[in-house]
Amino acid sequence: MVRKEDEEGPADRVPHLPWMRHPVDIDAFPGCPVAQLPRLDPRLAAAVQRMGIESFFPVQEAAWVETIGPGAFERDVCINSPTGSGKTLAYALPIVQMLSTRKVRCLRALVVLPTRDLALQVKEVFDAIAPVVGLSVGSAVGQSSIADEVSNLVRKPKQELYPTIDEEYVKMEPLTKVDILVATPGRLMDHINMTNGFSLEHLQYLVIDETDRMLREAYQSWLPTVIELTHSIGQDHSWHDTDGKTLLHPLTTIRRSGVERGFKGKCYPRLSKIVLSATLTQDPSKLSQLELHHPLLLNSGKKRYRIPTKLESYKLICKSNLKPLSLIVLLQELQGHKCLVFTSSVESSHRLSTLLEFFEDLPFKFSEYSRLQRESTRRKTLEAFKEGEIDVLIGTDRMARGIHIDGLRYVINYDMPPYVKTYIHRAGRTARAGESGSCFTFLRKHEVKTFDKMLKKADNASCSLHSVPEESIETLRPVFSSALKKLEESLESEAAKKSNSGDKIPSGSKRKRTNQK
Ligand SMILES: Nc1ncnc2c1ncn2[C@@H]1O[C@H](COP(=O)(O)OP(=O)(O)OP(=O)(O)O)[C@@H](O)[C@H]1O
Repeated sequence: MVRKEDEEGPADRVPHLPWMRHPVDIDAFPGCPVAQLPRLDPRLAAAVQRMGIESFFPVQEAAWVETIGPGAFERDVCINSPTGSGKTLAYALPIVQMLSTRKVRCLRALVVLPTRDLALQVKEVFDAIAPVVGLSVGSAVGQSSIADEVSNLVRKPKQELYPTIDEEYVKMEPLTKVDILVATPGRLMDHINMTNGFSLEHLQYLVIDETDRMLREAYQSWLPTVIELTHSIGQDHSWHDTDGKTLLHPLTTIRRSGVERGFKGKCYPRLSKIVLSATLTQDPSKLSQLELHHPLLLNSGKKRYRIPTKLESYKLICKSNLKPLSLIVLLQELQGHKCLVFTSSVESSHRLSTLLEFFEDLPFKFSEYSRLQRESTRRKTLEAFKEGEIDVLIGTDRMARGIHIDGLRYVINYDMPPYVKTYIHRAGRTARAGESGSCFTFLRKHEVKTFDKMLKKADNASCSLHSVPEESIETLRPVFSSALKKLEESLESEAAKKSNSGDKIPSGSKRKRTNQK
């Protein structure tokens, strides 16, 4: 059963949680040239400029102002800002700057994301800035074997180097090889449960990106586990000198003292959290799982959701049986630009891409992208799409979250998105970082009203009607009937092969599905 995305409610509903009612307005920050961001470490400024960034976006300036300087990270930070607005650097930069003065290497920042592709994308951003201030970044995403990952993350204890040292010290010697870890929940839990020396003991920053999606899934209780493990920090971090006086262990991470109820006078480190999304939930019961400390909301736009300013939305009304033909005609129109096509299910994606294969001489290269495919196939497909070797990628909402593809101009909702949040994340693959882009949604007549109502929940969501020429559709009709017949035969033969081999992966998905121009 499809789980309801989240509470959506009316667009202008006043949030239940008082701290959500008066957010910091991200739009009040104009953005700022890199060289003018106050207190930015010059090494980081240079690294950011090497990334091709001249000016910081509003969300990056707002997050910086709220996290760096006096009172830095006093409060946990929640960021609700549109897709493609630059949220990754908005948290990466303050964290790297704050850790740039650390003396001992141990795991201090953990960033958790829902998928491997997304985690690797975020790691690239940290990789571009962290090494210049001597910080090391690791990943726990299941891209390599667990053994390889373990050897990249932790080292064996070097007790032989400390023959005379107190056993307590050896116990506290951090074994983690990285300062910052970007992880998916599954692999994170593997390391928490099984990797000797992997410890969250010194964690200072926890980032939860795509928060609403992360909160929808329990992922082996990763969140309560992380929170529990970081709660216990500092329970017994006291050391005693020869006179029995209490000292703090030199490796103890002190974040704050005395700011929280129950913490007064004690040097318990507090874990600072940053949570982000383009569609941040307002549901108190969901947010309570995060155990936020005096949360501060940074919000963009007046309504709960916001569509990027340079995104144009279009709807195409057509009959179900003509949808494939209308899609082909639209793709012909958009030819020459990268395009993502979203369907409602993996089966629907597979059906559609198989059908398109039976239309010869299509002037664009397309490929299926589905969780039923092997990981390696999917990775290659995504690479080919990024490199421009494939023009059109057909897939499901798996492609909708966070993924950034340079030069992606068009998104097509072949099936209507069920929720405004789904629309925002799908459409948000284009019109990123201030670029223009368009999103087309195919609708049946009876869906139009629901769709229009849904879009009203977002700022900047006007949607024009678009139509494709009837005569172009007519020219495709003769091929269509034979293509449909071949499709049914192909699917039947796949089903037969599958039941013979007990194979879960449709054979069609294993084939190289890229057609020729
Ligand atoms: N200040 C900047 N100037 C120019 N480009 C930038 C800047 N900051 C980020 N970018 C680029 O903008 C793109 C989108 O950034 P990012 O992926 O962080 O967006 P996002 O807000 O996290 O989007 P989503 O909600 O979809 O995950 C990236 O390609 C990034 O390199």
